[in-house]
Formats: sequence, C-alpha cells, structure tokens
Amino acid sequence: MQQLRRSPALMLGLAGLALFVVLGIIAPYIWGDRAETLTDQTHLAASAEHWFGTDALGRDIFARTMVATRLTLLMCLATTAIAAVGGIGFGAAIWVAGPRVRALGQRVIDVLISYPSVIFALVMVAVLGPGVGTSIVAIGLATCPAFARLTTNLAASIAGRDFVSTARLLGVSPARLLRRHILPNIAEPLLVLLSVAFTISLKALSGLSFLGVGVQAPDYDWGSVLNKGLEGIYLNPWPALGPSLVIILAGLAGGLIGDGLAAAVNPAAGRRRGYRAKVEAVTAVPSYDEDALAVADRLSVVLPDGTRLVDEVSFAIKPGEVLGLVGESGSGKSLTAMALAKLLPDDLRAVAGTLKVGDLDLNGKPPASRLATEIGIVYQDPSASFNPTLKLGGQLTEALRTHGRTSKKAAARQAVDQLAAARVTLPEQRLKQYPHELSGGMRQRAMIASALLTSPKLLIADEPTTALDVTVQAEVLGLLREANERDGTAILLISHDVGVISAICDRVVVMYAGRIVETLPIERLRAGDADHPYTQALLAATPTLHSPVDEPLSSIPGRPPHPASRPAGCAFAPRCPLARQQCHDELPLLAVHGTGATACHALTWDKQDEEVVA
Ligand SMILES: Nc1ncnc2c1ncn2[C@@H]1O[C@H](COP(=O)(O)OP(=O)(O)OP(=O)(O)O)[C@@H](O)[C@H]1O
Repeated sequence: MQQLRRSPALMLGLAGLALFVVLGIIAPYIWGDRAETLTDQTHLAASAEHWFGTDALGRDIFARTMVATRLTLLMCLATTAIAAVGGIGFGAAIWVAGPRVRALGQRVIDVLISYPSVIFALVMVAVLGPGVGTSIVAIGLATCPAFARLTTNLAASIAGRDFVSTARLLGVSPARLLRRHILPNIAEPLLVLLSVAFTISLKALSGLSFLGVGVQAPDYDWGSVLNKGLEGIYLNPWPALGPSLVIILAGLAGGLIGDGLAAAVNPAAGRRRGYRAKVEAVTAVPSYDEDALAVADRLSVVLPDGTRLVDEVSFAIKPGEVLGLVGESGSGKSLTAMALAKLLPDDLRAVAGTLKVGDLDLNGKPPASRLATEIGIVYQDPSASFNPTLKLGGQLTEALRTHGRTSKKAAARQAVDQLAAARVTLPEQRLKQYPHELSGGMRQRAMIASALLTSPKLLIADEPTTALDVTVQAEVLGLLREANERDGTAILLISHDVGVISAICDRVVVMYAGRIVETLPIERLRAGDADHPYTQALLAATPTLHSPVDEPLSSIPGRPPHPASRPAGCAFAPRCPLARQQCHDELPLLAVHGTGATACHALTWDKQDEEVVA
C-alpha cells in the first residue's frame, strides 16, 4: 500500500477517476433538466451560458456531457467486467484442461486477437441491433482474448516455479493449483490489465456511439453527444471539442492508473540495467591518492524516499589494481559497482563527493562513447549477458563499431583475437553462432572477451563465476587476472565468496548493509588476519584446504538488516559476538588500523579497558 501511495501517476489517475465517479452520481440531479430541455436556441456557439454550445435541438451540450458521464462509466465498468471474467475464465480454463486443450485454446485466442475488435463489434451490432446492451456485450467480448492470452501466458510462467512443482508432486489438482498457487501470483499484472481494459472500453464504446451504432436515443453517452456536436464543427468547434476533451481526460485517468499500478506492483521494473542514472554531488573533500584510477568518495545510492541503499562508501582503485568487493547478498556491492559505471536503475540516484574513472567525471555528464569504451562489465549470468536472438559476431563488435568507428572487418578481426586470448575455441566460427550454441563457461569467456575488446581502463566483474561450475570458475578467474597482468586493466571484482576474492585480488573491501566495514590487503585476508568481526565471520564460513572435513563450517546467525531499517549503531551489532551497548548506540567510523581500515568499536576497547584497569 505504501508503494501505491508513492506513485504520483496512480494518485493522479485515481483522483481523476474519483472526480468522474462523483460527477456521474450528481450530474443528472444538477444538469438533468438542462440536458433534456428542447429550446429554439439551436447550434449556439460556446458562451458563458452554454459552455460547449447547443445541439440541433437546442439542448445544452455541456449539461448533456455531464449527464452522460453516468451511463458512459457504467458501460465501461460492465464491459471491463465481461472482458475480465470471460477472458480470465477462458484463459484459466484452458490452462487447467491440460496440454492439448491448452494448445488448441491458445490458437483460438491467437485467431481472436488477430481479428480487429471494432469489426467484431460492428458485426455483433449488425446481428443484435444497436443499443446499450449490445455495445457492452460486443466490446466486452472483443476485449476477452487479451485477458485470456495474458492469463495463460502468466500461468505458464508461474507453472515452472519450484512451489508449483512441489504442489504438483503432492498431488494437488489442477483447479486447486490454479486457485491457490497460480491466480494469486498473477493477480498483479491482471489488475494492471484491468485498468487498461477500462480505457480501451471507453474508447471503443465512444467510437461505436460516435459512429451512430452504439447507444441510441433517448439514451446518450459521451460518444453520442460527440456525434451530435460534430454537425457544425467548422463553424462552432466546441460542441465536438468539449465531449472529446472529457473522453480524453477520462482515458488519461485510466492510463495513469494503469501506469501507476504497473510501477507500484512491480518496483523491480525499474531495476533494468542500462539506464544512465543521475549523479548528484555532495561537497567533495578528496581523501584519496591523486593517481588513483577510479574514485568513489562518500558515494551513496539513494531511493526516491531518501533510503540509502549504499551509505557513504569511499574507496579508490589504483591503475592496474584488482580490488575485491565482498559481502553477503544485499550488502550493496552491485549498486556500488553500477554507480561507478553510471548504470544505476532509473529509480535510484547516486550522490557522491567525487565519483570518477580516469578523467571521466561521473558526477557530470561524461560522453556515452567514453563510458562505453573505458568501462567494461562482466555480469554474473552468461546466459543473460548476450541477446539470444543475435549472433555473437554482431554483439561482440557492437561497441567497437558504434563508438570506435572501426570497420566491420577490422572489428571482427579484433573480436576473433580477443576470443582467442580468452581461450574460446574456434573463435572465427563463434562469431556466426548464437549465444545458446556455446556452453556456459564458453559464453562467460566470450563475455570477458567482449568486455575487454575496447581495452577498458576499468573492468567491473559482478559475480562473474557464480553461475559456473568449480573448474570453469578457476579458468574464468585466471582469464581476468591474465587480462589484468597483460594489459594493466584495473578490475573491480564483486563476489560474496571470500575464496574467489582471495584468488585474484590485491586488496579487498568488505561491505555490510550498504556500508564498508573493513578494507585490507589480500595477504591478510588469505592469512585469516581480519580485524572486523564480520570479516572474521565470513572467513570462518569459507572452507579452505585445511578446514577439518568432519566439522561443520561455521555460519553467521541472523540476517543483515534491510537498508531502510538499519539500526542507529553498528548494523552488524545484532549478529556480533563482541557487541556491547556502545555498538548498538553509536555508528563506528572507518578508521585506519594497521595495513587496513576497520569500522569497529571493539578495536578501541582493549586500550580503554587497560586504562580502566590502570
Ligand atoms: N532498484 C531498487 N529499488 C529498491 N531496492 C533496491 C534496488 N536495487 C537494489 N535494491 C536493494 O538494495 C540492496 C543492495 O542491493 P545490491 O544488488 O547492491 O546487493 P548485492 O550486495 O550486490 O547483493 P547480490 O549479491 O544479491 O546482488 C538490497 O537490499 C536490494 O534489495
């Protein structure tokens, strides 16, 4: 509900609709007489007395438009109800009926959808005769296939989920499966379609009445008022413009509700990668090496409501350095990295003192071509990194050809060389293949080759090995290190796995609940010599060659807090074995400690305790 309240589009749409509903209720009482009274003041232009003018029978068009609101809305409501009940019912029924009926039903839906709904409605009107009832049934039935298609498609997408498989295994009948497991999970998109169907109904019903085959006198809806207003449009446009405006406003309210619902029920819709997000500057106090390649100085990633998903993290990456970013799922690693590539989803904002890669100031508006060529990205899932409908050749050479203005032939040659360097077998043939023709490991190598093609200064590798099996993981990490040593490419490697970070990084930054809790050289991480209890817990939870096989690995009890509900003090305190009251009350700041930096009150306690004893 909070999500819904946050959507201005939805609120505006609902307010508009509420206004029309109120109008529909009160209009006949206020304007009823004026709307029906015949006068000899025919075809009058718009004036202070007749806002939309008068029609051929001298009736006030504004009054008729207002009074028509009730019938128009009721017809839209009835049409939407028929479309939803009929469409969802049909879609659900063919889904339950089993694969054969489903396939047949889907073909029927395809045919119905491909037939223009207006023609279908006109045929029905011709058969049943025009009128309110016919218009409702005709447009309602014409909109059914859209609901049916969405219902079967969504049901199919949910049917593969583990909880549905489990229910099947338990012998739950298809009808119960649909009612208990499938429909509740597809209710949200259906709700969005409902508001869209309302707008579609409004347009279609008004269209029928406008053509003279919908609502018939003495009844009238907005479409028929518009029809009458059209008669003198060249001399007097308001009788036509007035009702049109009302139809547009009501349609807009429905559209805004649809957009608002879509955004509210699917906040993840904004999480698509690829949007260049706004970066805002805070007062900069440089606290990093001047020769650093990439700098994030007090970088926060902020939700529209002000929640800091990433909270003032500062780090720098030296040229040629491999920096690891480690932490549990949800600790803000990916958002930090995406802010550095200016690729945050468009619902998020990056706020930073300094945010730069090389001389690219990410607080400003760096040229897209330099961003695309100077920062390379390797994502976690090699099967999702490439477009499955395009051959690899075009995808690999895209950045070179778009931003480097390299010829097709030269770009292909470079792609082959880079694929070979990434040990992709038969590199020339690969260019002509689709991504699905490569194994997962081979695809990830191709992804690394693709990211390195433009010789980026910084390569961001976001969990590049998580989707791969162990042997391929080692090879992919080897490739990254090789690129780093061969070309001096700096790498920001993101992983939740301390083992992966230890394998190739020079330095590590440990994140917890959107903040940095510790940074340390990799030798210390490998030696298990971490200061922060969270890093120590991560290390204890990581198996090594020396871990006793007969003892279970330790785990960290509890869960990290969501960034919106971080406690006032140390976010790790509720899970920390060392926590004292101070940890719950005061936020520890990152302070240099030996060869690293740590944000932990416990490091100051020994000294304090000694002083107390002395
Ligand atoms: N667009 C968004 N809107 C709202 N919350 C978001 C959005 N993107 C990320 N988050 C939240 O921000 C937090 C940090 O997300 P992030 O993806 O950076 O974590 P992570 O450490 O990379 O974890 P993982 O390894 O699971 O990807 C999480 O709580 C996540 O749910």
